[in-house]
Amino acid sequence: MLSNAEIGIDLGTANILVYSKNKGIIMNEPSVVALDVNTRKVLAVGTDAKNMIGKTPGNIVAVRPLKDGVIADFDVTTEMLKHIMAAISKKLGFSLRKPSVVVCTPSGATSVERRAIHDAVKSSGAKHVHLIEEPVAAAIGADLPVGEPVANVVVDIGGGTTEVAIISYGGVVSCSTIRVAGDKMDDDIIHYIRKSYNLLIGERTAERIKIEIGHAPIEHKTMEMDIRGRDLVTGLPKTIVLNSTEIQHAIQESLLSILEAIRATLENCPPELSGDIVDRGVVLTGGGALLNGVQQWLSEEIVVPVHLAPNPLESVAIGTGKSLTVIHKLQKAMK
Ligand SMILES: Nc1ncnc2c1ncn2[C@@H]1O[C@H](COP(=O)(O)OP(=O)(O)OP(=O)(O)O)[C@@H](O)[C@H]1O
Repeated sequence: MLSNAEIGIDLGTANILVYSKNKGIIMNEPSVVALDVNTRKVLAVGTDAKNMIGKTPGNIVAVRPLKDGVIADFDVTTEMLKHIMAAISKKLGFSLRKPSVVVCTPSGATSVERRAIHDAVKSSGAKHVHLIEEPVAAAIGADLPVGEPVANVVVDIGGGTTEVAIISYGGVVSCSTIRVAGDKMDDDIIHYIRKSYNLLIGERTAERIKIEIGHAPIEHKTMEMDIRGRDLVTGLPKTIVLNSTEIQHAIQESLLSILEAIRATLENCPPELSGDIVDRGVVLTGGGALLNGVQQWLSEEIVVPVHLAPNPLESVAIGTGKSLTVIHKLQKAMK
């Protein structure tokens, strides 16, 4: 288990979660930072900063320093991590001095992108930084027997990336990462509403629409939702009524890309492990796994059982935190 000075961080595009020994998840905040553009001073981090998106005066911007699962703005990410470290020290009731940190990286990240994640965590005050691939962390967090020689298939649909991985005996046998996930669906919704209704909406509204009435491409009872935005013709605020069928069409292409990635990974699976997949199925994690109907749709498309992880939004963070012990055990087992 982790010692008190060891924490696991899921540095996600949409959310940052921190796991500590005994206490479990001790921090769960949106990966958003509010900055003063003139001084570059950080004004708020997390939920406070997210609430400012699209609502700030000219000298303040609310930015997301990670994009597609990797760091887009190194300095802002480091500042965000420093704030997070200070906040968790406060929460734990003792100063978290020079902790060892396990942090996840997308499996498709380049060595430069991995290095940037390592350095940002180190600059925020960590003594040792260990990197773990996100799907392996997700599988550990979903309590899959990653150390056994059986196929564990994880599909992690996050904000910036979807990762599909087949893990067996502690290692990734086959995997693919695509930069299509929850954020892309939000963009699809913004484009659809602009094109069909000449209405401009913000990304927070788009996310709300996706969560409330977004649906995987299967039959469902139609749901409706009132939406407010700015009319592009008159420039005035306007309300429209949207239904779930149109949102289903708007996000369909992104979902089909995710399905394609899953199929491609399963096709690369060694035949001995394919048998396991038929029996054991696939585990869905990440916030995107909570999209209405996605579990049923995927199981109909790939014709193997599809299970939802117990805490899809927290699996990666839990697995990241627990990974040190598992990694040590695996290394011992392989000696
Ligand atoms: N109930 C829901 N239905 C659909 N989507 C949801 C739901 N809840 C959260 N999401 C989406 O899940 C995404 C965030 O998931 P998660 O926190 O797993 O991503 P992340 O780890 O930050 O991103 P990444 O893994 O790409 O770095 C967001 O796009 C969010 O809109």
